[in-house]
Amino acid sequence: MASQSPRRRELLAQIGVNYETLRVDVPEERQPGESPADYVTRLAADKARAGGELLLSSGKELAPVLGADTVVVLGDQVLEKPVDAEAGKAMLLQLANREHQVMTAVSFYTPCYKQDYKPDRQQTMLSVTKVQFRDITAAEAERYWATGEPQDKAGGYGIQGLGAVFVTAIEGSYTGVVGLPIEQTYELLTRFGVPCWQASKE
Ligand SMILES: Cc1cn([C@H]2C[C@H](O)[C@@H](COP(=O)(O)OP(=O)(O)OP(=O)(O)O)O2)c(=O)[nH]c1=O
Repeated sequence: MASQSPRRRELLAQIGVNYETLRVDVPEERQPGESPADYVTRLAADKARAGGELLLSSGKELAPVLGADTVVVLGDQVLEKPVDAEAGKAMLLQLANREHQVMTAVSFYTPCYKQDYKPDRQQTMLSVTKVQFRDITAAEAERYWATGEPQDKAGGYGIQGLGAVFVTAIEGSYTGVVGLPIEQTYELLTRFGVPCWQASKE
């Protein structure tokens, strides 16, 4: 997995995947005119491909590589990780009393083809979830920032943590909001022949 996100590691482990992590450095910069969906999809794909290339040059055993990216979308605005306290508090207040979308793209890239499966070299899927926040006071935003939780999270909140207190409704994928949509990840793991927990249909 080409990710340093502890949430993504936990979610992948949750469905029984054995994995190693790869450290990749992909610049997160939205191109002019690029839609939020195209942007998050491109970043997930770039992270997976960079991980695949790193694996190839490392001489380690080859395996499909997962990359993912999460952004919060408010209208046409893309909210990533807050750069400082002011940005973090302002972001939270912007989300208050409104609905936003959380987009997470997950991408698999395989640096090799094994004999028993032949997916395209790279496949990417997008999860879009609507999240409604209640009203939030400036004092609450201040206190929430001081907990340290918002700093490394897109949109400046964590639904899996204290940030849950702001959420009044969610429509879509909870795991997608946390950073790795299990439904799409499971689908791609299966397509790429990666061993994981298998649901029996009988
Ligand atoms: C909205 C939301 C985001 N997040 C997190 C998921 C992602 O880790 C992070 C968005 O940043 P990303 O840039 O998607 O990922 P990352 O930098 O944490 O990890 P990497 O690029 O190495 O894979 O925000 C939550 O944990 N909870 C939430 O409710």
